[in-house]
Amino acid sequence: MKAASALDYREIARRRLPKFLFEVATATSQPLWFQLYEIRDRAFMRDLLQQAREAKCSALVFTVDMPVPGSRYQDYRSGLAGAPGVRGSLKRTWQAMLRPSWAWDVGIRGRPHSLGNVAPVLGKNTGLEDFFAWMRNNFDPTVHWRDLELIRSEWQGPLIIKGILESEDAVAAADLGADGIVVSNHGGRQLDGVPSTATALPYIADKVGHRMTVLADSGIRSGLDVIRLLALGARGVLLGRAWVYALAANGQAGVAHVLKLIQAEMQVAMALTGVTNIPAIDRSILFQASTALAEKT
Ligand SMILES: Cc1cc2nc3c(=O)[nH]c(=O)nc-3n(C[C@H](O)[C@H](O)[C@H](O)COP(=O)(O)O)c2cc1C
Repeated sequence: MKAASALDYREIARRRLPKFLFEVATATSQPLWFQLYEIRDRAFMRDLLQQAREAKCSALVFTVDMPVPGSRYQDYRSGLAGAPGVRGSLKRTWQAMLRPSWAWDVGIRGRPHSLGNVAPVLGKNTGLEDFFAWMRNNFDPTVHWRDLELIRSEWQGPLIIKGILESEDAVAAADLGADGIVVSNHGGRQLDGVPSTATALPYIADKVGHRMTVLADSGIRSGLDVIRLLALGARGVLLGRAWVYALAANGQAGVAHVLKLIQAEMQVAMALTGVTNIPAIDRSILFQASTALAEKT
């Protein structure tokens, strides 16, 4: 297994990142957010922040819940990881052959292939295990508030800290001068047994909702899920796999379709809970449901 060094990382950034950033920046008229993890090589992190500034990214999302990758057995079962080399390649090729429209849309016409910007640098047969090894070598597992202070001082634009599940951490993020947080358990991909976002969110929103923008993600699959998290105190939500599944199933049209579905489901949920605009969504709509049930029984 080839482990990537910090030098590989710089090489990735030099060769690939500006191109990807430029492509995305020119393809969208929407605000562009730049996501960063804690990386051991601080000079490299500064380079990335500089590139984000040059691409006119409007906000920095600094993710704190992946100092090390979680134990992702599903990735092994699915064949995404665990069988490197010829066996793994054959398995993945076979899976792609069974899904011809995905193979054409994403595998051939789409990008990034395999592990995107990482794969060309690490070598052709890059599997998830190489990627995890690369993360272990380059991600800094000692994420600490003083590192976030450094980030805050280096990035003058809006700073959003992603991966908060405890109200104490949310308060520390507000004290640090972060503009927002994402209450998230990384889609349940990091540590089994952590609370759901819906469980953690109300406590966090009560503590810091008046000081910063509280966003939330993880497990949102429908418009009703969006409404639930807004009611529990999120100002907005982020979708992870919902749109990725749609992309894999039917490309751009699939993503547009899933967003329309979510919008329609939100409208239904709002109509049925008696709210006519997003700011009016609060916990009372959840209480109405439970009160109505309680009255009936
Ligand atoms: C394949 C995959 C890759 C991800 N990569 C990142 C990442 O690079 N940075 C990050 O902050 N979160 C990453 N996440 C987590 C998402 O940003 C998000 O928190 C999570 O997917 C939300 O849960 P959901 O997928 O159930 O909506 C990733 C999630 C998935 C499924």
